[in-house]
Amino acid sequence: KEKAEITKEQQAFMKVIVDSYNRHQIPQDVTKKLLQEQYSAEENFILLTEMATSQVQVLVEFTKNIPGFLSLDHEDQIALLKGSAVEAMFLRSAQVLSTKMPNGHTEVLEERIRNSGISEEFMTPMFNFYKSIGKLHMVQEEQALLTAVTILTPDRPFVKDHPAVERLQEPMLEVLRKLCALHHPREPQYFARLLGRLTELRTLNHYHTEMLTSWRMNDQKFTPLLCEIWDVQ
Ligand SMILES: Cc1cccc(C)c1Nc1c(-c2c(F)cccc2F)nc2cccc(C)n12
Repeated sequence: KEKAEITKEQQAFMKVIVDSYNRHQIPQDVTKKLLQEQYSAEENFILLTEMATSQVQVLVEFTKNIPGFLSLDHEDQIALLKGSAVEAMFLRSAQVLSTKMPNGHTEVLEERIRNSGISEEFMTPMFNFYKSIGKLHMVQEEQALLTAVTILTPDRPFVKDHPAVERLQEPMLEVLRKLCALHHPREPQYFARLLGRLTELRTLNHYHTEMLTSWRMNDQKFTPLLCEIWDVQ
């Protein structure tokens, strides 16, 4: 019985992460612009770049609030952020597209993404992922913890102290497992399906790198923060 119960300290631990996840939302002015600006591919790309930049800022703030993260080796902190940024952003935008946005916003955002100079070969896997996340109907605690688990993935490139990252990720996975049992009692495999999304996320890293390259080829401009997090010159 005690295996399934979420303990008091797990409740407190989870509250820190969920509050931080909910506190750090995409600024209103960015989402407001989504409805106002016109629909040219150029304008859409500029809006999406602004949105991506604020998503990275939100990601950095959320990551800093993950218990124990700031006590990791500083270079490992950077390696974890750079290694997980795309996956965390796909998760965040999947959640924004499948739940968060007031109605009408979602269709507008989807329309702008579809008409922003991204080639079909990246559009399909991206929207398949958004659909697969939508189908899970994650509660916000699961979204927050899944994002934290993604950031604390020990086997990112250039991470030196793997065990230190594992020690932070393990308690998150344990709480996430209990949450899934609690919120999806009739789906014993729900936790496994959730972790399966992390595998699908890894494939999106590759598509994202290709998207960056094709945008660069069309001389599309990024912001300094996006150049920094993805080592774009
Ligand atoms: C904000 C947004 C939302 C959904 C889809 C897309 C294409 C974007 N925009 C970008 C993303 C990106 C992301 F922010 C979240 C998910 C997947 C992503 F491809 N990455 C980058 C990198 C340089 C420029 C942009 C415009 N960009």
